[in-house]
Amino acid sequence: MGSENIKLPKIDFSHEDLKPDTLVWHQVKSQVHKALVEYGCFEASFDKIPIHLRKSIFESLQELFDLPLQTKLKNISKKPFHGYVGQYPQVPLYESMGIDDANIPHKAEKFTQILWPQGNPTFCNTIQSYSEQLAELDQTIRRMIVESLGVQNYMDEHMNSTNYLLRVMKYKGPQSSETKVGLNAHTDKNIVTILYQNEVSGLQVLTKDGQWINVDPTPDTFTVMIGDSLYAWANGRLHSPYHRVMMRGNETRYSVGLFSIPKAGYTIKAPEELVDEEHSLLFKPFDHVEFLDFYYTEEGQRCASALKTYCGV
Ligand SMILES: O=C(O)CCC(=O)C(=O)O
Ligand SMILES: [Fe+2]
Repeated sequence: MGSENIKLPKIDFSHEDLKPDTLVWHQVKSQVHKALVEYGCFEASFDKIPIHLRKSIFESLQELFDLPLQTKLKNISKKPFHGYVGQYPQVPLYESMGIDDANIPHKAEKFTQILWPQGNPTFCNTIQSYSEQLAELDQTIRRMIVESLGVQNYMDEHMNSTNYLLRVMKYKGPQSSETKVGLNAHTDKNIVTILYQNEVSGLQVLTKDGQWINVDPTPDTFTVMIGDSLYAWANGRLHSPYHRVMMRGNETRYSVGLFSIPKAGYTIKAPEELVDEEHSLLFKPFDHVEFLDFYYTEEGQRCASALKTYCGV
């Protein structure tokens, strides 16, 4: 199953002088670039998220998933995989909920109100502060990516082109020593994903040469990976990796992902500086929301690369 000997690169973002134009910034930036070219993924240590918040995020997840099914079903969304997902025969161990703009206080509040009409300030503050503080890591990484691609003149446009979705996930243990699929292999469709999990492992990432590696982060590490929209924007210069969740044993895995997602109406188009004779344009400009609509059709689910089928040149 997972290959024992390969490990994802680990990058430290905790340095207090990690500001643009410092020596440490340039050093970390080149590690980010190398990891994303090679794996599309790395582990990040980031101590700006305090220990108590790391603990309370899992308490909040448990509290949320312990709600009655009828309550959880109140979280509906027009966007696929943004509302409540559970009891899917294809992925019986998996349950998830999306919280749009969880970093924005009144949006976190609105979500909390749906599930707890009487209010739940602890839950609301936990998801909001977690998202807001982790968004800082997303932004640092994306600034480094834009610089390392040599397209700084697109910095503001790129940084302003996204919103955040916080997705919380629960995977039941399959109650057997046999390994079962928790979540099928897929590439993410967004810009950058930052995952954090409790002590129960299960995430695997596919290397470019076809080996599944186990990602076993510690409480101080986050798993960062890039999605197809950034892959397209970088005109294929960065890898967007397949990944999946495989479960065994009895323990419940909780994970939480902060997804930076292109805003509806924003056209994703590789900067012309990234298109040349050696790097011909891979994808026609596209709107992420329209691409997602295609991805969730039967055809979109069937094809090997939904992005290529949808807008490949
Ligand atoms: O639970 C995880 O660690 C992975 C979740 C994931 O890949 C996703 O939500 O796209
Ligand atoms: Fe994913």
